[in-house]
Amino acid sequence: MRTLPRHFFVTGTDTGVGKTTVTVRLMQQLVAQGLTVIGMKPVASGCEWLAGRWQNDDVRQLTAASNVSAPPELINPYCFEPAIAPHIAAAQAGIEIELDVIQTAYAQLAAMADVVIVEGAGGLLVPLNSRQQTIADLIQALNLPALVVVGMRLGCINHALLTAEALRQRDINCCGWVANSMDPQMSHPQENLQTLIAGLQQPPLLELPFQEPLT
Ligand SMILES: Nc1ncnc2c1ncn2[C@@H]1O[C@H](COP(=O)(O)OP(=O)(O)OP(=O)(O)O)[C@@H](O)[C@H]1O
Ligand SMILES: C[C@H](N)[C@H](N)CCCCCC(=O)O
Ligand SMILES: [Mg+2]
Repeated sequence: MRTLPRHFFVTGTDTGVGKTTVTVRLMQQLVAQGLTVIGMKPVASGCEWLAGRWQNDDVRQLTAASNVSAPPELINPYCFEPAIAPHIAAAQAGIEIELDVIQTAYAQLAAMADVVIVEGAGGLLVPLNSRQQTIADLIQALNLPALVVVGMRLGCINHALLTAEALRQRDINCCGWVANSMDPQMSHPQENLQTLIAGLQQPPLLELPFQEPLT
């Protein structure tokens, strides 16, 4: 695998394309290399009340993969119960998501570990608040390069190229992309992969095969 930057942001072509799965996999590899690693999920929607606090499955997975313990409010400053677009969940809860709150939490985490990997919510242009700030604005506020997870399924070429174009327009450095095989029945996977390599102008950092769910 090519070298990754110390800290980076994981975005993707959509919600449910494997951002958490890929982030956990990368965290495990970095931990195995002897680095201290923290996973951050600044904005989570879809939480359950468990053991006296709101808990989100992505936050649980990233926390489990971290080898440095950090306060939950730094790992996940914003958590909303319904599994819906975060700006809608936040408005329902009467909360405005503030990028500077996330910046402050991130800076504290970055001081605690060699590597901090920050997972977005949904894709790059998902809105975060009433001021129309988006995940892309958050990446810029954190001054991080972006890793793009492409969920390999029909439609991903368009989504991947739009994501790459939106990153370029904002001068956000794309530090790589991951081809995540979500659909074992996908037709012409190799042709799709080659189209993505040509369009994104770089081979994937990682090709993650489809993994049968554990029964
Ligand atoms: N390579 C794979 N093989 C099989 N299943 C996968 C693979 N990658 C992801 N999945 C499954 O797809 C689902 C969505 O993956 P994941 O939660 O990582 O997506 P996400 O992009 O983080 O979603 P969100 O936008 O909700 O954060 C999960 O059930 C996960 O286990
Ligand atoms: C609930 C879900 N798993 C994510 N946390 C949020 C996805 C927001 C997607 C918004 C959109 O692009 O329409
Ligand atoms: Mg996720």
